[in-house]
Amino acid sequence: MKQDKVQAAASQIESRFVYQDDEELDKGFDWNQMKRLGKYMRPYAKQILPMILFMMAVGALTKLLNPLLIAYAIDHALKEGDGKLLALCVTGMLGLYVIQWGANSFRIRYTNNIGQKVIYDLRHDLFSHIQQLSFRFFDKRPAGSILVRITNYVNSLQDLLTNGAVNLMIDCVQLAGIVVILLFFNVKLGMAIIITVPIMFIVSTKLRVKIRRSWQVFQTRQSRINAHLNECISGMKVTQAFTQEKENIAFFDEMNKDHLRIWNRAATLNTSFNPIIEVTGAIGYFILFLLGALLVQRGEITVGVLVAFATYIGNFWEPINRLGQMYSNMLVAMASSERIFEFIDEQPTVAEKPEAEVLPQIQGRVSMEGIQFEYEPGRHALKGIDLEVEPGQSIALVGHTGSGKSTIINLLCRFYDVTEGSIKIDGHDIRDVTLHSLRSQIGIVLQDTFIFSGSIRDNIRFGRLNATDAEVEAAAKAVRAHDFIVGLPQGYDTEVQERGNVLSMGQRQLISFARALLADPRILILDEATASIDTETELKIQEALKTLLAGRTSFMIAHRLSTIRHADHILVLDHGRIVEQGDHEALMRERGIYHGLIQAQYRLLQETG
Ligand SMILES: Nc1ncnc2c1ncn2[C@@H]1O[C@H](COP(=O)(O)OP(=O)(O)OP(=O)(O)O)[C@@H](O)[C@H]1O
Repeated sequence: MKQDKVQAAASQIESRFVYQDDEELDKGFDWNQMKRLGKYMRPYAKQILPMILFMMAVGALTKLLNPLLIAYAIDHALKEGDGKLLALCVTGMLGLYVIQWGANSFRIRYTNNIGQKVIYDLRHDLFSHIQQLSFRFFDKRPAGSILVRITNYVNSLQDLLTNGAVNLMIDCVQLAGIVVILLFFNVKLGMAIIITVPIMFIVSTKLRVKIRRSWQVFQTRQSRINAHLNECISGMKVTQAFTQEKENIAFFDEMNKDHLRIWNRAATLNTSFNPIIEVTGAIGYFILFLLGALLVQRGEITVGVLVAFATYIGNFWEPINRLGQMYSNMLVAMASSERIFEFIDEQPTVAEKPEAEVLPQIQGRVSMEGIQFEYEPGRHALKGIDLEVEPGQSIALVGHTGSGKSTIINLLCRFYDVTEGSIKIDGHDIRDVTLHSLRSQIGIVLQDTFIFSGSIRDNIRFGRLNATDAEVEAAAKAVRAHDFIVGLPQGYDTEVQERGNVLSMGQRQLISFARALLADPRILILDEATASIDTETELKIQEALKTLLAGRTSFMIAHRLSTIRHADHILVLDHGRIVEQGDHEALMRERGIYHGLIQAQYRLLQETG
């Protein structure tokens, strides 16, 4: 009964956690992708080509000569009982093996090295490109899917770009060499054996594709488990607060069972590979010895040649097997590179004009004229905003949730381009200036203050990377953050983790103020934190704000009464329109939306004491 309950809960919860597996990971062969990948290898072609030629020579020498030596030793040294000649042949064989071993080790190191450089270049391009992409791109994609492309997909090209390409050429030359030698020795026996090659190749390739697919399914299950774990750990507080632990365990158990089942299937297929390939290989030997013995009897070939043939067959399977593996890797690489290039081809929706000028040092005058904006076609987030802001003025944006406050700020920083109308700073249309010169003159303090892993000092210095320690401390002092920082175990050198878990909300805000002050922008944007903070911190933040805002044009999405009241100009937004504006007193007299919002805040303050 209890089990049934848990099962029912698990199926309910299943509809709550929805994990989208990344797109299918199998693609047909595509020359265009190969060409684009080839471009990444081109800079290294000069380095790698002589090595390939050298390896081909060594490969041919060792792989092709060894069986010939065996045949010679059997047909001459053994037959004639010539010990010296036999010793010479054996030494020769040994020498060839040593050369082969040395050359292989060298090649693996060399190709890995170059392959890693290619991977480095690709990852660099991808990451640099993603840095340029506009917010619209990130709106549509979960961070996980971007991460997978930079790490997993690029890694999956590794095999192809390192040993794969070189092996392919070496294997092809070796196979061709063996075919020529076999046909040269005996056309009939040679042909009979060559016929088995396609069988071997098809079986090996088909089987590998099957095995690979089953591992891919396994990987998607693994990613699901990871995604679920990630979500559960981040949301642990909510889970425990709503006592959902049992349901979570039941859901995880289902996932875990599925994971095990898929692993079993993949592992079974995997272990069947070698026996099946051996059986296919045995067909080749069967033909060889059946037909070979007949030809030896008839005197058409010697025993030495028969043994040499057997060795060549052995040498045959290795490259064919590798080619099968290579083909399978190539299909994965096709799918991965398609995803990677899809990102690289993605153009920023907020593009810089080729003739964009550098925005000169600004005073901070902002004008918005008839701004309309939609995130998605047909859904207006802003419906005609007109605004004139003088340098040094502080503007508070207030309004119900979803009224368009953040959107105004997103447009001012040009994270998105307006659908209609224009935004000018000191008379320059922000679409006509370079993004760097625009954004570097606007400072932003977000509600969800982002603290990077590193020291407190580094986190403040993020505002201006070349700031001296003294400047960092002066900024911290100005925003009243110094006192709590020196109280930390290592003061300014205290290491904080990503998102700043060791710091309180108020402390994080003060650090972000110091960061913004250090950057010293003429325009400052502030998305105020909504969380209630104790009166002492609130006072500190108000004082810090005064310092921060002095002499700057500022836009604040304001939630606190104290902040709103002190603003020079208050804009009340509703459904993407400015419905009321003026200073606090004037708006209170109007008794409109603003009055309602302030009354609600007073009531809340009174109720919460
Ligand atoms: N990235 C986005 N993609 C699509 N629609 C969006 C996006 N961001 C906001 N919107 C929509 O645009 C409208 C305005 O949103 P905006 O974030 O500007 O509101 P807001 O006033 O800042 O709200 P809040 O006070 O809750 O932060 C809302 O209807 C919202 O659903």
